[in-house]
Amino acid sequence: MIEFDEVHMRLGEREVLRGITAGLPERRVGVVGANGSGKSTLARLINGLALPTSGTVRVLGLDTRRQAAKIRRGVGFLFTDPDAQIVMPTVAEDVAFSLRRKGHSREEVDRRVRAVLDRYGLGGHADHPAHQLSGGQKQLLALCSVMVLEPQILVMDEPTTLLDLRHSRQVAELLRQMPQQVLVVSHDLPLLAGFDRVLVLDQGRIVADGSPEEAIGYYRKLMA
Ligand SMILES: Nc1ncnc2c1ncn2[C@@H]1O[C@H](COP(=O)(O)OP(=O)(O)OP(=O)(O)O)[C@@H](O)[C@H]1O
Repeated sequence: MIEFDEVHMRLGEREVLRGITAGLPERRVGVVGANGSGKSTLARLINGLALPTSGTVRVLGLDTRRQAAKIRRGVGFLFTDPDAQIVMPTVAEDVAFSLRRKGHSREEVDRRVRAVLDRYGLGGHADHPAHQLSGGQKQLLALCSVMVLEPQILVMDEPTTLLDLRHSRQVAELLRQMPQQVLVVSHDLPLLAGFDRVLVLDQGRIVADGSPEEAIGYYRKLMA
């Protein structure tokens, strides 16, 4: 469960979020809106990467202002730019990095890393230099590094921007299957079809909130 209560966010001179209130218990939540409407800022508030100027964000029943560290253990976050998330030289080492820090045995780490790379189509790339992957493969690697930690909630900011049609469909299918709650910020409207709820942001406010058909229909009119 993700809850925003009268959330305002000021960045520099700009009020980027202007009174966001929403309880989001649904399993698949999409967020759409024009460039600069505040979507990424909203996503970053969910795991305490950013704190609201006023108002409250509660995730898994915890206030991001007080318990960000605990929230971050339960919330996986996927950034738009996968390069920002690569920390180790090879694909397998990168996925293993966060698991090792959690104190798992070497065998357990290897088993889990192999399983997640196979699941997301990177099984044949385990020993490749991570920075030499294609953009789309890097995005899949970032997804592996997050999913291997088995987060309770997954927040994704533009997860399909760099992916070709086949890989976008693969990610869309994976999102449908994941047992976790997933909140996805995206301009990829087909990705959000079948979601439980879609929010439309405009100039820092929620201007539509409903089924993908309703919300995306509203968004299309807004952009016309
Ligand atoms: N650190 C910052 N300081 C000042 N303004 C910022 C900062 N970060 C973001 N902004 C501004 O906040 C507004 C909202 O940005 P945000 O990235 O949340 O929008 P977005 O809806 O995700 O856009 P896009 O679709 O282009 O990714 C933009 O006008 C942006 O310029």
